[in-house]
Amino acid sequence: MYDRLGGGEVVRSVVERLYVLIIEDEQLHSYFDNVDLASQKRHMAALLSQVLGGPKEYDGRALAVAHAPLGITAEHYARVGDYLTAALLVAHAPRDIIDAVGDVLTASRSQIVAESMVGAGGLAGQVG
Ligand code: HEM
Repeated sequence: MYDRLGGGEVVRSVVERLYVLIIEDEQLHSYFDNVDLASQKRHMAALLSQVLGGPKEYDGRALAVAHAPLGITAEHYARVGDYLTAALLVAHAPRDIIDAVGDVLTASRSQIVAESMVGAGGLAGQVG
């Protein structure tokens, strides 16, 4: 899938577009106020490459560790997922690749959405 999408260059352009969409979204941008976006984009590109069968270079934290303190809601998670799909569509990703990324997103949901981490109430009510 990685090569069919266009390799590292296209993966990086997808990630660039994803973060433009996220930072321009008034519901999402404040999550990233104190985040080093360059390193964030590098990590996301490395993770996406890996998911697509490209080089395995992701050296960031486990998704649950990175996201647990953030109290991410199901709605905000869905918005980010939609933006990733949109960024893939703009890059002319074929449907099977979009579906495969969607499956990975679904599988990682419980590591990212706060209320799904520790049951009802979740970390969202306990942190921040
Ligand atoms: C949809 C699936 C998602 C994936 C695959 C993903 C992936 C990642 C990755 C790879 C990192 C870097 C971890 C590191 O630097 O060690 C990260 C960090 C981060 N993510 Fe996500 N993320 C997702 C959803 C979200 C959502 C929905 C939000 C907020 C609405 C979010 C906000 C953040 C923030 C603020 C950080 C930086 C945390 C920090 O540096 O302390 N992420 N994410």
